Amino acid sequence: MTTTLILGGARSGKSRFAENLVMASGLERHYLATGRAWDEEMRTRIAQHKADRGPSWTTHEEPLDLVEKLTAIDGERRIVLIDCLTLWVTNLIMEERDIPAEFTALADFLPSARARIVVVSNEVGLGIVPDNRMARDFRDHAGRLHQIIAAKADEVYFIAAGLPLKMKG
Ligand SMILES: Nc1nc2c(ncn2[C@@H]2O[C@H](COP(=O)(O)OP(=O)(O)OP(=O)(O)O)[C@@H](O)[C@H]2O)c(=O)[nH]1
Repeated sequence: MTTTLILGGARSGKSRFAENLVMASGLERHYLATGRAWDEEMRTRIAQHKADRGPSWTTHEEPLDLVEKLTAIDGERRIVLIDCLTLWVTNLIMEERDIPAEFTALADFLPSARARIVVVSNEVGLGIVPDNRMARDFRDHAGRLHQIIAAKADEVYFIAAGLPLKMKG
């Protein structure tokens, strides 16, 4: 099935755009969140997102083992929205996972998926060079991952100010 990558900045409208793609697909809707609710503000935001999606979606939460979870969800007539890759990268860094191996596993999974996959990620590489090492490493990992996934994706969009720019497909 097809893979769509959707990139954009914070509050660019990328998640809304991705959700609309899912709603229009007519497939069984699955939401795979990589974010963790680390404080009250995030808990409130997540609860609001869940309420906004409504009961037609099945929600899965997996901060680290993305490919394992995708393999479990995968199936015909399904669509999986992964939101988002940059939070996954953050979690991999924090847990000191083998990042190139994790990226390769995801890139290898996508072309074989039976479900349609929509991947959302933050484009974090456009600002000035961060002054700390960890932020620079994070930005570099995210940029590399986006290139790897974009190469495998059938469609790629960049979202800014709520507007999509189709870059591939
Ligand atoms: N754990 C968990 N996280 C969720 C759930 N629903 C949404 N999220 C998280 O909420 C994040 C998106 O929400 P926001 O932070 O409000 O949006 P944003 O990505 O900054 O802005 P947009 O570009 O407009 O999408 C996603 O990255 C998800 O990880 C859920 O059901 N569970």
